Amino acid sequence: MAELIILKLGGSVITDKSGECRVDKERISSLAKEIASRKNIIPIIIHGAGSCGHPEAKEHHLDKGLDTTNKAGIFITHHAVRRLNDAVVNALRASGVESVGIHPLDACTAKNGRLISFECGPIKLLLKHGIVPVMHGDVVMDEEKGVCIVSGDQLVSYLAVNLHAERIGLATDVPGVLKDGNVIPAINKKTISNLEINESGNTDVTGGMRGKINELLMLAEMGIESNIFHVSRTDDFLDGRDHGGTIVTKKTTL
Ligand SMILES: Nc1ncnc2c1ncn2[C@@H]1O[C@H](COP(=O)(O)OP(=O)(O)OP(=O)(O)O)[C@@H](O)[C@H]1O
Ligand SMILES: C=C(C)CCOP(=O)(O)O
Repeated sequence: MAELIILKLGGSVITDKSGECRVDKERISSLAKEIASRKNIIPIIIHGAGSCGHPEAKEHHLDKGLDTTNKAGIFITHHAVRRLNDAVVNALRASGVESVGIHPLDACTAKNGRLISFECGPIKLLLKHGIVPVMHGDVVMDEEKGVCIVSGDQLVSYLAVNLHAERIGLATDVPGVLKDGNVIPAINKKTISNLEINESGNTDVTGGMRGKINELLMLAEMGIESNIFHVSRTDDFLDGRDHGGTIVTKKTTL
C-alpha cells in the first residue's frame, strides 16, 4: 500500500534565502525527479517562502497584522510566493508528477496567527485521483489581526492531523536540529527547553528553526512524529531509511 507522506521543502533549500527572491530551479528540478521516481508514496508537498515571500512580508509588516498602510503587501507577498509555487508545480509536472498549486490565501482563515479553517475537500479529491497538491506558506486573512503569515510548518501540522498523513518530513539546509554543531537524533518537549535554538540567519517572519520546532512539538504532543533532515537526505526519508536528522517526538525515553 502506498504511504501518504507530507514533505515540506524548506524555503532555505528551494530559494537563495540570503537576498531578494531567487528561485533555485536546479534544486527544485532534482527534488521533483526524486519524488517522481518513488511509486510507493502518495506525496503531499508543502513548501516555504524563503527569499520569495519573507522579505516582502517583513517590508509590509504583515506578521504584525493589517493596518491602513500595508494592504498592498497582501498582493505583493502572495504574488512572490505564488510564483515560487508555480516553479515547484512546473518542475513536478516536467518530471511526470501531475500536480496543482493550492494557495492558503484562497482556502484558509486564521485567528491570531493560527489556522482555524482550511478547505481540505479539494485536496482529498486531488489525492484520490492521483494528483499531487502543492501548498505553501502564505498570507492568510485573520479574524483578529486582519492578516497574518501562516508558515509552511503550520500547514504541515494542520494537514498532518486533518489528512492523517503516515509520515512527515521537513527538508532544510541543515542536517537536523543542532547542538554544538552536532545533530540531535531526537527531541521532545522536555529536551528542547535546554537547547539554544536561534532564529534563521536570513529574513524570516515565521520564527525560523525555533518556529518550526514549536510547531512540530505541538504535533508531537498529539502523537504524530515528524522528521527534520538535510535536503540531500530527502531520498532516504522518502524510502523510509535513516535520514541522519532529527525526529520530533512525544516519547520521553530518547
Ligand atoms: N539549533 C539549530 N539547529 C539547526 N538550525 C538552526 C538552529 N538554530 C538556528 N538554526 C537555523 O535555522 C535555519 C533553518 O530554518 P529556516 O526556517 O530558515 O528553514 P526553512 O524551513 O528551510 O525556511 P522557510 O521558513 O523559508 O521555509 C538554518 O539555516 C539555521 O541557520
Ligand atoms: C512569508 C511567507 C509568505 C510564508 C512563510 O512560510 P515559511 O517559509 O514556511 O515560514
